[in-house]
Amino acid sequence: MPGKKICIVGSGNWGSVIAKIVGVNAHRLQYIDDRVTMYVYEEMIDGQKLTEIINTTHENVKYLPGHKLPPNVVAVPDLVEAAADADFLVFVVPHQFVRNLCNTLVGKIKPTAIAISLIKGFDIAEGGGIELISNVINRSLKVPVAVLMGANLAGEVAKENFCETTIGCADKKVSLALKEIFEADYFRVVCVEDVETVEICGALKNIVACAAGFCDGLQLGDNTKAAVIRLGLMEMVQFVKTFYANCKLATFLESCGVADLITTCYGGRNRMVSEAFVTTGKSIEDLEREKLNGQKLQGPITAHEVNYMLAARKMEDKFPLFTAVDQICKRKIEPKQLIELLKNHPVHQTAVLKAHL
Ligand SMILES: NC(=O)C1=CN([C@@H]2O[C@H](COP(=O)(O)OP(=O)(O)OC[C@H]3O[C@@H](n4cnc5c(N)ncnc54)[C@H](O)[C@@H]3O)[C@@H](O)[C@H]2O)C=CC1
Ligand SMILES: O=C(CO)COP(=O)(O)O
Repeated sequence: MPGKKICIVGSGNWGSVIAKIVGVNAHRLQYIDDRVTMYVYEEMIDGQKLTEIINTTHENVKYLPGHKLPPNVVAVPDLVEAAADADFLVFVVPHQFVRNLCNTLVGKIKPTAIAISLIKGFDIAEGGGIELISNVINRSLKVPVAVLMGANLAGEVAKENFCETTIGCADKKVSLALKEIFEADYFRVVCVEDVETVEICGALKNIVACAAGFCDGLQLGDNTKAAVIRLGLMEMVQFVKTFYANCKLATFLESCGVADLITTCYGGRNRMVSEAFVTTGKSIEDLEREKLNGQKLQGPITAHEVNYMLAARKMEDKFPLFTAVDQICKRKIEPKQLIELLKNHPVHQTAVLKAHL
């Protein structure tokens, strides 16, 4: 019987690391086809196509230099060709691009395919709301969508340093298959059924990482940064409790929750660029271009998406950190005002604190 086929939709920093892990597993697992396709958004590097470089050197020299991909990972510049036969579609692109990619794939994938989203962010929904990225994929492609999120800075996973991740999947049988596809001895997978909380944690922690970066830029020290991270965590919890009533708070203790919040607030790109935003006075867009070599920030856009929804519901005062990050990124307020806005945070009022617990 032919093996199940896997397509990685994305080839950025994290996409390339995941292609490495999945490629090794596809080669090892008998029921998975050895050939893993990786959709690459084509670009020229020193006069040569990135796909050609990847397929000859087995290295994504732009987004993951210094690490080899297994030779069974094949870079494909045509999305439909890469995804057409896939039984498993792994979505791992910056979240602002997913809607277009899904539109391209409508009617072009196997109806029995299973998707998994590694994408951290939201989409804006018409009429003042947000939509989960897993929902965007499910709505356009009509296939079930699991999620994988965790404390997984790509550069460290590429070096095979031990870490954990969380798969959120409602179907236990599918969970087991996904665990086999993604797990490595240095990359331990825990599966939970609470898909929404896993995904929401992954998106919201990027906003908190921007706040942590502003603190670093302002040189406010470790106590202030810890307070900011804690208040950000409380807003993440409050957000889930307010808008996704069936979510479980226990999921925050998985890798996708507190652990990802910590790693991103200390070692992530959102933190780094936010610090530079304060110290250089340059715009987020300029810093993204200057410092990330084509990689994309998710935090400032996610802050915009969340505040679009909070503003429509007149709930910005209940989420002062999320709101301040959006306003700072848009230069409506100064970074140093973040702390003033947090001094009367709702969780500092006892009655509200109880409601958070
Ligand atoms: N890098 C990391 O450490 C981690 C990232 N993630 C998440 O994974 C997702 C993907 O992140 P990365 O792989 O790091 O991407 P990245 O930040 O390296 O983004 C660059 C990728 O975007 C592609 N791209 C640029 N313009 C495009 C367009 N118009 N259409 C389609 N693709 C385009 C580039 O070709 C490149 O593959 C994000 O949601 C991120 O939050 C999750 C865990 C760790
Ligand atoms: O999601 C991440 C780590 O788990 C990466 O965060 P950054 O996008 O801030 O680098």
